[in-house]
Amino acid sequence: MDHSADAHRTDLMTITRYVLNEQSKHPESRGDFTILLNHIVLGCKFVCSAVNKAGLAKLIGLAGETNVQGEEQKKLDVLSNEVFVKALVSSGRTCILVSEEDEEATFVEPSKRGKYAVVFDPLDGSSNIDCGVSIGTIFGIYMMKDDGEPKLEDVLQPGKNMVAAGYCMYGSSCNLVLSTGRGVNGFTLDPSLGEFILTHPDIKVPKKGKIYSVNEGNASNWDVATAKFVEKCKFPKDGSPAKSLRYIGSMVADVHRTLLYGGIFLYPADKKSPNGKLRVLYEVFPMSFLMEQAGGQAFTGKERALDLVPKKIHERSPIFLGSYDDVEAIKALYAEQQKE
Ligand SMILES: O=P(O)(O)OC[C@H]1O[C@](O)(COP(=O)(O)O)[C@@H](O)[C@@H]1O
Ligand SMILES: [Mg+2]
Ligand SMILES: [Mg+2]
Repeated sequence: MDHSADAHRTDLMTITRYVLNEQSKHPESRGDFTILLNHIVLGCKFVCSAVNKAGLAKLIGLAGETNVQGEEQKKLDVLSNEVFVKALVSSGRTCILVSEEDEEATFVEPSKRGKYAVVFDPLDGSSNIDCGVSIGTIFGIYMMKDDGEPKLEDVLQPGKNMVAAGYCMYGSSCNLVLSTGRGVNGFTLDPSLGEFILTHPDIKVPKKGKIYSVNEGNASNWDVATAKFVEKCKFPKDGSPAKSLRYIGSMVADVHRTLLYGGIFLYPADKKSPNGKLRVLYEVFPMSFLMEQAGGQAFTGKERALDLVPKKIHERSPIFLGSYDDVEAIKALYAEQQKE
């Protein structure tokens, strides 16, 4: 067997190697974050494997379907939640978990406790599961300041206090995008190696983009600023070309494209949903953290998204994020609206 092709690949930057390199820059570090991240990565690989087989579920008895024996199988979002809760608790490095799928926060039992709180959306884009369109997992990590008993307030912190955030997109390839507060890096799962390899080092979102991304079905309920902004995307009056509309309906996929190609992703407030749809802790914050780390901006319609202080774990907020100049344009329209 010829191993030469594999041999020259051993110098690739795997995610484990990357995190160990980062760890070595902090001599005081005891490797807790590295262990936590390894467990998150394992969760992503598990979910990726389940997502890849989702279309076969009816035949071989997988998530979300009744199998050939007539047994009801767990839905993919429920399964993903269980995968991540188990992975995070067994890391021994977490004390509080907040998941979109669980009404209450999970307080890890003292014998398995560590200093990190993790907020996550185990499977984002659930309406896209059954048609095989890209979906993902989103996560954000806070570090506890002291060894005291963990409290809910420990996770009701502004997004700027996160020590890391990321997502894994289960798409035509499996991509894990991560920031530990020093830029953004993208890794692609090599299925034959079972390793995430650094494929998108130091991602920077273009300063201005050619794409806007929003559910235009809600347009009749938008406020004036959002409506004006979308109108300008379609019919710019400053001589710039009209922007293209791209909307997948999975935040992970829409944000991933925005990070790589530039432009803006919007989930605004509307008359029916005055706080928008997306959840502050595990959708808005991690994606805003990544966008700022990539040189873009994230805005709620009122303030910098990462300054928001959530009062409830499942709180929602409008969000506008993406290329610096595009978010600047919507900020100007909201400033105008506030004056009127
Ligand atoms: O269907 P809509 O209203 O456009 O909403 C799409 C948004 O809803 C979400 O699917 C919500 O996430 P979940 O699937 O985790 O509930 C986002 O991924 C996406 O941006
Ligand atoms: Mg979601
Ligand atoms: Mg979800």
